[in-house]
Amino acid sequence: MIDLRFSDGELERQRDHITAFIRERVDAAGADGAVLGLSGGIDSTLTGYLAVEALGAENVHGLVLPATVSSEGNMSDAELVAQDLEISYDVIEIEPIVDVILSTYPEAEGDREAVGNARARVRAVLNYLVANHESRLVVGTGNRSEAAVGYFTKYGDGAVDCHPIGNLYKGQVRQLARHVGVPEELAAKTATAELWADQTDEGELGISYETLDDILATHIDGPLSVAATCRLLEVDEETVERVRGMYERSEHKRNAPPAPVPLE
Ligand SMILES: Nc1ncnc2c1ncn2[C@@H]1O[C@H](COP(=O)(O)OP(=O)(O)OC[C@H]2O[C@@H]([n+]3cccc(C(=O)O)c3)[C@H](O)[C@@H]2O)[C@@H](O)[C@H]1O
Ligand SMILES: Nc1ncnc2c1ncn2[C@@H]1O[C@H](COP(=O)(O)OP(=O)(O)OP(=O)(O)O)[C@@H](O)[C@H]1O
Ligand SMILES: [Mg+2]
Repeated sequence: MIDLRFSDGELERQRDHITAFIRERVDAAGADGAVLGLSGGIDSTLTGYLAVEALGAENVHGLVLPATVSSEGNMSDAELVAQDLEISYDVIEIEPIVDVILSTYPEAEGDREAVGNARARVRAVLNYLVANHESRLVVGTGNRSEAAVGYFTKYGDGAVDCHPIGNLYKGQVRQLARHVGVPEELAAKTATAELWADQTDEGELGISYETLDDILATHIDGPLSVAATCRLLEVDEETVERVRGMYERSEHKRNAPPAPVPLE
């Protein structure tokens, strides 16, 4: 294991850097603030806290978007975050929308992944409905760990205007959350996409965030070879190669869609 934790000084610098980034993005776009989806999870909770610090509560709009597979605990935590932050928010049930979509293409019914991703994309439609109507930017909540292995829905939760915490590994997200005052019950929560019942990030990815963050920092974002990473972290080659595979296969999600080069 390596120590990716920030010092207190670094935590304050990250906080200033990210809040300045949010302000700059909103100002540069001439927008009237931000909208973000609140899931009760740590990524959106931290991003909400930082957006309020950056823009003021009156300039942040939260959307709590329960599906039938959402846990009541997470949805009530999401509302509590909005209330604690004193931001305006709406609660919109998305399952009727998902049902209409499936009624037009019943072949996909029961396809857990396709329906789960459709839930994430319905949320994106609602985020942009509010962003268009209120001249806001959609603030993303993705972190570096998820982005690096493609653990997000393309044009779903990945459909955003900026990624304020996009350079932080998951462990660092938890650390910064505690630093800015997110309650411990939220900072310590198990990460879940809640696209289907009983889903957890670590269960689906087949690796703990602790190990994933270490491999990303050392090998994918860092300079060490597979062999050196295995020696340093005391993990097996198969695990490092698996992370490398997820990183390579998800490259298309991190880039703009390609077009053929222009003919000469
Ligand atoms: N090489 C390639 N070049 C260009 N495009 C490529 C491609 N390979 C697939 N594609 C396209 O990408 C699609 C697959 O990508 P996508 O639709 O995203 O689907 P996919 O990556 O299969 O699934 C999304 C994953 O992210 C997880 N997730 C989603 C949302 C939130 C969270 C969370 O942590 O909260 C996690 C979810 O549990 C699942 O494991 C394909 O159907 C195809 O259209
Ligand atoms: N029920 C929901 N209502 C509103 N937004 C949601 C909902 N579920 C997911 N989202 C949006 O999708 C994002 C991606 O989900 P993800 O699970 O990666 O983050 P999180 O829930 O904030 O944190 P964690 O990964 O620790 O669960 C959320 O941060 C949030 O913006
Ligand atoms: Mg979540």
